[in-house]
Amino acid sequence: MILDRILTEKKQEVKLAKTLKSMTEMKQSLAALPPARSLVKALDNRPAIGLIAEIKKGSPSKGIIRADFDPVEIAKVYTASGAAAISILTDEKFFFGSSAYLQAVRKVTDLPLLRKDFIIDPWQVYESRCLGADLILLIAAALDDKMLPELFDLATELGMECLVEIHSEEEYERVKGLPLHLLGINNRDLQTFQTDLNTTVNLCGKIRDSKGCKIVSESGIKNGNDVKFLKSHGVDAVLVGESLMREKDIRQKVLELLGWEGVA
Ligand SMILES: O=C(O)c1ccccc1NCC(=O)[C@H](O)[C@H](O)COP(=O)(O)O
Repeated sequence: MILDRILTEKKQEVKLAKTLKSMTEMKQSLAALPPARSLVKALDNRPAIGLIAEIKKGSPSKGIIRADFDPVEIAKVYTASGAAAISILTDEKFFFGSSAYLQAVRKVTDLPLLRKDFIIDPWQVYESRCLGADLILLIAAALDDKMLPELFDLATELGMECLVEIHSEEEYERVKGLPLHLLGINNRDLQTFQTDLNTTVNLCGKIRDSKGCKIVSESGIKNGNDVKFLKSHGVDAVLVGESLMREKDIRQKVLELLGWEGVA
């Protein structure tokens, strides 16, 4: 399965990175950082569904998605068009991303920034904060029952929010004991790469009343109708990558997803 391959690589990558930068060094630079921005608050302050717009050059299933790729320019368009937050893929090997993209985008926007990577080690939590991330992704399928709460607590201690991602009811059972504020439901099956928005609908029906956290539907969201459909099932925000990256006019696509076409 692709996730296993990614995690094997990530372990090696983190092992090497730790020899280049110590956790002590990163801890020392934390004091100089401004407070992390809250996506929960950003969503609370919006009348409409929130869009977490992703900066995604490519993926393991699709290869390069956007050849004409300028993360800073894309971030400026997202910021000016009404996105609630920006997600940035920093994994290099499988997603053609870079930590440098996150650092560069941090300089041009005040929107909350989600570091989209495979976070498996406390070292990466410190690194994310130092790079300028406001929140991190924690994938239930990638973490055991000891590491998931450990990383969650550390991120919280550093002032960041966590988007905790699940794909099944079993995974929800594993994460529901955490003080969740953002629960991501990934519509993508990581074995087949197929996306199905009913993954969100089915899980929303089961978990909605048991948690006060924001529900974020992730992956495979193509157009304004998909967003309306998800909103009608109680979703608070959508995370969209590929559909935005394939557009020539990204601003127009943001407006379409938000249902603001013709408004601006
Ligand atoms: O995008 C993939 O193919 C993928 C494969 C394996 C693990 C994760 C993957 N995607 C990461 C994401 O979470 C998506 O980039 C994000 O949800 C946006 O999805 P989309 O709108 O379908 O690009």
